[in-house]
Amino acid sequence: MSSSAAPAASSGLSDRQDAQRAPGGQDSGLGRIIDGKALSESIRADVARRARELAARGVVPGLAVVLVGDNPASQVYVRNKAAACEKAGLHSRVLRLAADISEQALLEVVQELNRDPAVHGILVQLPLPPHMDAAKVIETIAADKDVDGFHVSNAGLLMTGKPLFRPCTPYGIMKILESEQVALRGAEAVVVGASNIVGKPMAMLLLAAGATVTLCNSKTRDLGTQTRRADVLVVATGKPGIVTGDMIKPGATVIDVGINRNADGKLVGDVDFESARRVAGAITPVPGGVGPMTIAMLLVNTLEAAERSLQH
Ligand SMILES: Nc1nc(=O)c2c([nH]1)NC[C@@H]1CN(c3ccc(C(=O)N[C@@H](CCC(=O)O)C(=O)O)cc3)C=[N+]21
Repeated sequence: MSSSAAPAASSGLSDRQDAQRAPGGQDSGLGRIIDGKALSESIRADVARRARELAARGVVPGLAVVLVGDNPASQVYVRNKAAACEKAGLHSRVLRLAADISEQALLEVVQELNRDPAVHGILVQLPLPPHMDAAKVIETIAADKDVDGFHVSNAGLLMTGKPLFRPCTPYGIMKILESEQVALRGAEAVVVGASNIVGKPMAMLLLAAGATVTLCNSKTRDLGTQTRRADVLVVATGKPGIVTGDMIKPGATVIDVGINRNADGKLVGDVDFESARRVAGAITPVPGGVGPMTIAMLLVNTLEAAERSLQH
């Protein structure tokens, strides 16, 4: 698609599109790449500052990450989360449990963490081995330590408009939209993927911000008809290439939540980046987009859990 197909006037983003014109005043015809890594770093610096204030009052925010089994992708994520904590002055503890641990034993580990005053946030890394009921494990986490925001109480609080913890990925996406100054009141937002951990809470946060939200799922008839209406398009399906440039409204802000490894081992999102970038006003890359923000918001949630612990 050529740049003339994306007139600034129809995008509602004319100021920002001006900002992306290449030197010499010529429109590059490519959407801006949103730097989630840079934004995550500024949020983490802010967490570090607030963590120092808390430490001065005698509280070191603590996150416990429970990892069951040896899924290699999970190992990497857990290591990244622990490193991010240390860097921000948060204490982190990783509990590595054997893949064949019983569900009961895992529940007891979680209950122990619930009682531990040095632990302000608990994250049980998903997916869990198939012999475990993930919902039951999540419901065992104390709701006020559920920094993932996955507990039914936290889902309910979010849905009724008084969230305690917002799930980290959708929360990070809201921070991206805020930093990009994307107007959400009255905007058309389309979310592709209706999972409990991304799509559904994303829809709730966008709705609370005043957007008109369409939530699509794997049964959606003619996905392109839905996505082409979107001023803000969030794609979280785990299906690489499910959204292509022809399915995007010119000038739209496109948020790609997918993390897929393709045949040659490269990380790719759910959005076909090259074709999408020719149409979108702005787009998140994979890697370097939503992923780093997810970790930053986990630190924010943990810090705020620790701050709240001082209030009672
Ligand atoms: N209870 C629970 N909570 C989670 O939040 C959770 C989980 N389970 N299970 C797995 C997923 C996945 N996840 C990611 C976080 C950051 C990146 C991230 O920072 N990605 C980098 C690239 C990392 C790489 O190179 O592999 C990026 O997109 O730039 C990726 C994935 C959190 N998850």
